[in-house]
Parts: sequence; structure tokens; C-alpha cells
Amino acid sequence: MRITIFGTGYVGLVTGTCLAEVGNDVICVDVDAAKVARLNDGEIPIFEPGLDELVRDNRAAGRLHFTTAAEPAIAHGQMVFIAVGTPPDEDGSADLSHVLTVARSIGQHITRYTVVVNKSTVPVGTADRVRAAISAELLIRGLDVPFDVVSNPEFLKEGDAVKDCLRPDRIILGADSARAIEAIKALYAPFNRNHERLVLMDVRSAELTKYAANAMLATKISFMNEMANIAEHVGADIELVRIGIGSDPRIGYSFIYPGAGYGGSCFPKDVQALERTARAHGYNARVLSAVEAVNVDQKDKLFVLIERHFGGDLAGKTIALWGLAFKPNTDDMREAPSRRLLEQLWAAGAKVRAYDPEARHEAARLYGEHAGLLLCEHPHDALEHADALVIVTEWKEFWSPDFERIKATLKSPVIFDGRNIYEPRTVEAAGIAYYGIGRGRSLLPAHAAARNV
Ligand SMILES: NC(=O)C1=CN([C@@H]2O[C@H](COP(=O)(O)OP(=O)(O)OC[C@H]3O[C@@H](n4cnc5c(N)ncnc54)[C@H](O)[C@@H]3O)[C@@H](O)[C@H]2O)C=CC1
Ligand SMILES: O=C(O)[C@H]1O[C@H](OP(=O)(O)OP(=O)(O)OC[C@H]2O[C@@H](n3ccc(=O)[nH]c3=O)[C@H](O)[C@@H]2O)[C@H](O)[C@@H](O)[C@@H]1O
Repeated sequence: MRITIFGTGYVGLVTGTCLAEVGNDVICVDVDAAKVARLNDGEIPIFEPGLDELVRDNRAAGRLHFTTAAEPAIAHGQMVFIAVGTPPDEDGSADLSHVLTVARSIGQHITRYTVVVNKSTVPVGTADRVRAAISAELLIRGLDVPFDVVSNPEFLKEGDAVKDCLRPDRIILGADSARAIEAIKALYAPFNRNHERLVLMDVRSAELTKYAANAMLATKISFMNEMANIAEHVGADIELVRIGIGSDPRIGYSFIYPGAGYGGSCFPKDVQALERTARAHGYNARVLSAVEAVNVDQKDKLFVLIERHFGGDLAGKTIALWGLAFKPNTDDMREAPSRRLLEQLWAAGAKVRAYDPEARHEAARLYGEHAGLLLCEHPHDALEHADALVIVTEWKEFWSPDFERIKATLKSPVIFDGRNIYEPRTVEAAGIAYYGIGRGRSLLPAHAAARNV
């Protein structure tokens, strides 16, 4: 099939590439000319495992193209995907300006039946607005070109985006046109072979499904962070509690890891946007407000622990940070907990030496000029002249460090583990003070501290 995708970010680029991989002829359009030029030079603007190779192979096979020119791209596509950003507006609601710009452009250029597929995360009712924007442009042109608008939200995770896209656990389709449904079913058939993954519903339900999924996941995290804070107060270890509750299949082990707060380009903005949508419809979504409030506080957690450990005086201290990305396997620092921590440490007069396997260039872009930041090429370089080590992102390479070397290098050996990746007693046995999230263990017998008791 001939496919056009607007937006070459995490969603557009990965979706376009995976659709090309199964034989479609894909053109990706972006307004960012520099990004398109890089893609046409064979450079991938984001770090996403496996993506580089797939883009290279599909470009070489002539199935994947990048352009800034909307008109020929729209003429190319039997289906036109909208995968542009929906960043938060000033009041937290979703900014639909990019989505509606693309809709107008589609209305200005379509000449024959087209299925318009919205993949961006958008509030309920957006498909109606997209349809209206296209119709208004067709009216100006004096044309009556048939088209359908469907909602096909995306559920991929950064760091696993290619895998999630090639093997989705579900394909949500909100549509009210039999013709569009058949076209989408045919498009996704290669991803839907061993069991039915397509869940068909009306457009509004599909739009809400996307927010409900992210809000549920964010709720699990904020709930666990709240439990972690309670555990700290009562002298329990949240890691034991996590394993204890996760074994109930109704709860499950996934997405119940406490930490330094959730970040990324989606949970913070989507929880807020859903809460604003509810409010705009006269409903006060109290759970969502609490999820957001807990997360805002949780992002202060590491700073509070560090400041308390150093008696409230961080002036002149040097803090080593391992991890800058909002999660492992990405270079994305949007809403990353590291950003709040960096700013708090600088405001308190501390300097930071930071290491991240992939996000160093992004940190340099954001804070390159800041005198309080030294970006290091190796995790151990970050420890030189540092007073403390803070784990902000749980990259695999941080899981089994040489604690003796850490102890020998840090001025006052202490680890603040924002992702609970270490066993406190192992760290303490190496002569390093340890702080985790929700790891109050004062009431526990020593044998109960092992992970799997
Ligand atoms: N990042 C993620 O993991 C996921 C994101 N989403 C949703 O997908 C949407 C896109 O997200 P990302 O890919 O992360 O965004 P992004 O910010 O990485 O990329 C968006 C791209 O759209 C381009 N763009 C903006 N206006 C345009 C226009 N008029 N024509 C062509 N291109 C235009 C931008 O230049 C940018 O390259 C958002 O609604 C997001 O909430 C959904 C699931 C996962
Ligand atoms: O709409 C989106 O953009 C996407 O948002 C999330 O994906 P992503 O933001 O890439 O990353 P996650 O793995 O969900 O992690 C988000 C944040 O939650 C934190 N997290 C995750 C899991 C957990 O147990 N605890 C926890 O603190 C992570 O550290 C990270 O900061 C969802 O998982 C995707 O399904 C969704 O498509």
C-alpha cells in the first residue's frame, strides 16, 4: 500500500519504518527541514534500539522516503497518518495546532478517497475537528472528495519502540466507515497473524482508550510511590512489598516499580490533559489530580534525601549522577526526573558530574553552557572528586558496579538509589551509606532484607 506519515518523531518514524518493513511504500513528511535532511543523509535523529538498521534497509530498498513537501506526499498516500506532537498547552490541555495544521493540509491537497489515520494522542472529539478542518478546505476548493477519519492510537514505549510496533499487543481502531475499516485491517494484517489483535470500536472510545491506558499506568506508578513513602515512614521495605503484591495476578509485577517519579513526553502530559478534558466536561477527576500531584512531589525525592544527608548544606559539594534519560534505552530527556534534580542541585550551590550512555548529547543541548555540569564519557569519571553518587536512570550497565572502586573514589561514600537497583546491605557492606526510595528497614530482621524471602 502507499502510505504517507506526517511527523518523523518517535511515533511517525518508527511507524513509517515498520510499515515499510512489511512491504508498504512509505513517505514520511516533517516540517523540520534539518531533521528531514539528516534522515535523508542516513542519520537517525533519535536513539531507538534496532531503528537505525531498519531505516537503512528500507531506504535502500526504496520503500521509505523523507520529505518536507506535503502536497506530493498527500498525493502519494492511500492512507495518510497524523503522528505529529500534541504538547501541553499553557493550561495543561493538549495543543492540537500541529494536528489541525496537518488536517488543513490534507484538505488542501487530497484528490481521491483517502483514509486519514490519527495516531497522535488527542482528546476525545479531535477526529470530529480533523474531519471538519478537511471539509472546510475542500469547501474552499469547491471539491467533494470522499475521505474517512479514523482513530488508531499508538501504544509503543520508547526504548522498545520497534519491537512494540512490529509486535503490538493490541491495535485499537476507532472507526465508523466499513471502507476505512477494511483498509486498516488489510494494512495491519502482517502484524496480526497469530491471533486477533485488532480491537474495533467507535472513534471517541478509541481516543479515550489511549488516555485511559496511560493514566492507568501512571496511576500504578504514583500509587507505588505513595506506598514507598508510607514504607519509609513506618520502617518497611517497599521492594519486599512490591514483590508481595505483584505475586497477585490481579495486580501483576509490571509497572509497580517505585522511583524518582515518572517522566517522558507522555505520562505527565497525558494525565494532565485527561484531567483538563474531564474538567472541561464538568467532571472533577480526583484520582488523576492525585496521580499528578504525587508525581510532582516524587521528583523532589532524591534532592530531599541528598540535602538531608548533607545537613541541608550542598554549597560546594559535587554530586555524581548516573543516568539522565527519563528511562533506560532512550536518549529522551523530556520531563526526566534528572532535570528537576539538576536544577535543584545547582540552586543549592552544588556541581554535577553526570554520565548517561545515550543522553549526553541531549544534556549538552539542554544545559551545555551550564558551569555546574560536567558531562563524563565513563561512569567512573563522574565519580572523580564527587561527594555522592545518585542513580537516576536504571541503565543495565549500572546494576553491578564495582562498589569498592566507588567507595575508594567518592569523598564521602554514599549512594542515593533513585530506582532501587541495589540491595542496601550489599552497598553498606562495601562501606558505602545507602538511601533508596521507600526502603525504611529499621523494623526488619536482617534475613528479611533479601529480595526473594
Ligand atoms: N513518544 C512516544 O513514545 C509516544 C508518543 N505518542 C503520541 O504520538 C504523538 C507524537 O509523539 P512523538 O513522536 O513523541 O513526537 P515528537 O515530538 O518526537 O515528533 C513530532 C514530529 O512532528 C513534526 N511536526 C510538527 N508539525 C508538523 C506538521 N505540520 N507536518 C509535519 N510534521 C510536523 C515535528 O517536527 C516532529 O518531528 C504525540 O501525540 C504523542 O503523545 C503516542 C505513543 C508513544
Ligand atoms: O503514550 C506514550 O507515549 C507511551 O507512554 C509510555 O511509554 P514511555 O513514556 O516511553 O515509557 P514507560 O516505560 O512507560 O515509562 C514512563 C516513565 O515511568 C517510569 N516508570 C515506569 C514503570 C514503573 O514501574 N515505574 C516507573 O517509575 C519510567 O521510569 C519512566 O520515567 C507507555 O508505556 C506507552 O505504552 C505509551 O505508548
